[in-house]
Amino acid sequence: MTTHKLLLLPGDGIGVETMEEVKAIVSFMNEEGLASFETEEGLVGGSAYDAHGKAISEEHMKLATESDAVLFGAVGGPKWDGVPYEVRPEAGLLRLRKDLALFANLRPAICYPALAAASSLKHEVVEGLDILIVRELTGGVYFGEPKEITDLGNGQKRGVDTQVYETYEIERIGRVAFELARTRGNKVTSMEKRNVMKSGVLWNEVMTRVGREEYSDVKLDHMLADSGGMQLVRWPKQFDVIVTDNLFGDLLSDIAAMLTGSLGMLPSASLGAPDERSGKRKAMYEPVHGSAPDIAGQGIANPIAMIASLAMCLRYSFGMVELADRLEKAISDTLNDGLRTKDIMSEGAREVGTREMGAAILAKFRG
Ligand SMILES: NC(=O)c1ccc[n+]([C@@H]2O[C@H](COP(=O)([O-])OP(=O)(O)OC[C@H]3O[C@@H](n4cnc5c(N)ncnc54)[C@H](O)[C@@H]3O)[C@@H](O)[C@H]2O)c1
Ligand SMILES: CC(C)[C@H](C(=O)O)[C@@H](O)C(=O)O
Ligand SMILES: [Mg+2]
Repeated sequence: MTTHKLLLLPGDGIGVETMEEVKAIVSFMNEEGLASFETEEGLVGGSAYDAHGKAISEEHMKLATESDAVLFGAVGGPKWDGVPYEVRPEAGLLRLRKDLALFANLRPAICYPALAAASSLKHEVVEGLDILIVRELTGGVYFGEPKEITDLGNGQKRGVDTQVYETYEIERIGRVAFELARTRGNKVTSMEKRNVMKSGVLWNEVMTRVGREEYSDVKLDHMLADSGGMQLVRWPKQFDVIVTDNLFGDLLSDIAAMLTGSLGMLPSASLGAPDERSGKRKAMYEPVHGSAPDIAGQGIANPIAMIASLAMCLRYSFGMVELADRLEKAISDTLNDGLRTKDIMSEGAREVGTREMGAAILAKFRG
């Protein structure tokens, strides 16, 4: 059996609490001989800043580069509000994404049947919901230059962020979206703001060409990202795969999370391009949510997004499809049993904490 190197970066706040549940599942897979993982743990975010004044150390960047996959918890929190921008906790996450060239961020929004039944949204809106947001992750306004605050000398300052996309960046994220659509509902909706942004005009033009020339079997629609957000809330089932830029993808995925019940339900996979020789991709798996300072330390965070991110890791990095299916089914079965963390609690269900939810999922996974 091949041994895979996993780097665990719990980070801050509930990242630490939810990663504990993932560690238990990884240990179980090792002990049972279901898989062979060699794990190392590192610091990122505020905890790394506290330890050595940087949001991620060179040593941990090296470990991330050398590992087969990274599991990332969450970073940030008010404790680090005053730290310089360059070393703020979020800088560690952005550096990992950029330096590992993880340009494709897959954010599936799936409404589990047990949560659909109890949703405060109309049942027909969320029942059976299964959409995938493909977010470009290494370009756009997150990384474009210039990015600065300049003093204008008259008591005024100017804050500048720059949205930049080049053809190749749009082509490669487009291809990821089209390929994935072929395995699902065969439909891609591309979202930008070509009515305001030049990068949106280019995005639309390139997506249209890639669709026409390489994926004429896949249906392609275009939507302006603002009305796309509205449509996502109004009737999300019209979508199969949504492909969009870094910033719109960030916003749209938090919106989509609430269709599934909670931000605590949404996992993600951040993937690089396959290596030309080995075919292996660099990859990091991270819940969509943050460090949730408002509930950190209370043992009540929902670990499902983190555990489902491990399932994505098994599926996308290691081709362990059966184990990934089994873990996702364990999540679904646990919800069917009526267990709920506070964020997804509803009448008649049993409220549990992070540990109990993690343990229940592991018990189902054990079988
Ligand atoms: N990937 C990441 O590391 C990441 C992602 C988003 C935000 N952040 C950072 O996290 C910090 C807090 O940001 P925020 O409050 O805007 O967003 P957040 O995602 O941390 O929390 C938003 C809300 O959702 C709830 N929530 C989130 N995850 C949950 C879970 N697993 N279980 C139960 N409830 C959950 C929180 O309690 C909060 O009310 C900021 O510093 C931000 O930059 C980090
Ligand atoms: C923490 C932050 C840098 C990050 C982002 O904006 O990409 C987060 O919101 C996310 O959704 O992963
Ligand atoms: Mg976000």
